[in-house]
Amino acid sequence: MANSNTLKFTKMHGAGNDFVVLDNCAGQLELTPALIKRLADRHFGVGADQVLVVESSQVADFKYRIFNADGQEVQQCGNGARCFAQYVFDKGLTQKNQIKVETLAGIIQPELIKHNWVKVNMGPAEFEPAKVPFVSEGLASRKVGAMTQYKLPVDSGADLEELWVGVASMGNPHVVVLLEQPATDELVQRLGATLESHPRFPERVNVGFLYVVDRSRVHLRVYERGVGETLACGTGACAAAVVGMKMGLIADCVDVVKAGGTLTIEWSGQEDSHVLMTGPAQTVFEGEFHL
Ligand SMILES: N[C@@H](CCC[C@H](N)C(=O)O)C(=O)O
Repeated sequence: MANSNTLKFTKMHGAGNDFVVLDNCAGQLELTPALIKRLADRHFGVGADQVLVVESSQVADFKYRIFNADGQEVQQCGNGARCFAQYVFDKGLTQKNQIKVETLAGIIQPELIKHNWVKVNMGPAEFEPAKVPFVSEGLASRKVGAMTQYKLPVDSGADLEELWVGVASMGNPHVVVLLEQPATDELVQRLGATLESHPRFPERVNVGFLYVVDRSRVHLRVYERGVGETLACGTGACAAAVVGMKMGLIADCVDVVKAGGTLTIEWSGQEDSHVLMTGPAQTVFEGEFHL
């Protein structure tokens, strides 16, 4: 807090997924959905996909809170986790280059590999529909490799389509649509918006469109819950990679190429093993927001 009428913030991005980062270690900020929406607004505010908040924690080095641009608090954000680690280090809030961070989805462990480059132990992925959450009852399903896909009826305008999808949780919910060619803008907007609020996903969902180039490289576009399409989604990259790995389509270390940059995702394939995500974390500018 700069004074009672202004709020100090840092603008950051991870592969083009952009953030307003706030320090609330003193616990004095009143974070209402209206304030989050104003900060995130690209015309009347600073502009961001998510607002990230640093708080103190009883169980880890820091607590990390994440708000989508629509004002809703959510469980996890992968690109934000890398920026969070770079932020607390740059601000002198820690001297450690490896920290434990409490989130609504559990503890994650970011590590600064070098300046502006962070690896995060994101914890395990979950595939059980109830953990996503996803209501799978009554849907046709099939196994592709070790991955279960579900046949989802999708009403996105004139036609009722049926899509085979995979679901995964990285603490937050993801649905992954495998494509035979790179996704078009029309597909991402139409299917993204429809799937994000599909009644089978009671908490709404992040929608990933995955195109496999080869076993070590995939293209991904993500229509994020509470935001729309972003230039990159870290948890989306983790979810799409583990789904592709379980399907046997890609290797255990893969470059996930998004419009804003590339993230490397590693996973051993054991269901309880942790997903590792490596990529950039960049400060853009510092500012004061007038309340
Ligand atoms: N951009 C993020 C994900 C942010 C949260 C997501 N939109 C949700 O609602 O779960 C990332 O990098 O993971």
